[in-house]
Amino acid sequence: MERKLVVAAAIVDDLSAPSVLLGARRSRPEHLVGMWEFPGGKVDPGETPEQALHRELCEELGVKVELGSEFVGPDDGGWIITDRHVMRLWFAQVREGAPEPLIEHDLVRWLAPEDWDSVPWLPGDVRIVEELRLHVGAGFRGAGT
Ligand SMILES: Nc1nc2c([nH]c(=O)n2[C@H]2C[C@H](O)[C@@H](COP(=O)(O)OP(=O)(O)OP(=O)(O)O)O2)c(=O)[nH]1
Repeated sequence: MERKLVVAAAIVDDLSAPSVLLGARRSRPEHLVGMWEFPGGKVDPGETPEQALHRELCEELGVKVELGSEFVGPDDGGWIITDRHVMRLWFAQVREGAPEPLIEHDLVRWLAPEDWDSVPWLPGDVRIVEELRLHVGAGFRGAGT
């Protein structure tokens, strides 16, 4: 079975010198409640992945973002996150608005690398967070384009 494409953002404070990452805590559906993730969602028919990501971030957090580079994964460039979904992830920086939990989340928080282990990530995101950690130097490297 073909996995559905999910697009999501590793939103950082500054694409050229990232120091914190925006985590978002799910408030629905029930089996995801309380787990942390990268905000985003499924690509609708007729949308490019980037269009879908801008739409989702606007709907979910009320922000406009600038996309940085893609954080390319090992599964054909994406990250298999569940039996039914594969995710592509982009770095992003907020350009308009302040992120707020509007529809899918009940909490968003800027997380420094030392905080990343203190929140329960969705199971599929755990290895992505670990890979992101390898990119942490003075900031994360490679977020900008
Ligand atoms: N957005 C997002 N979804 C993730 C992540 N990790 C992970 O396993 N998932 C899973 C949760 C869901 O089963 C699926 C994405 O579905 P979603 O509910 O966010 O997508 P959506 O907003 O378009 O959903 P829908 O209500 O329109 O069906 O991928 C992640 O970091 N971000």
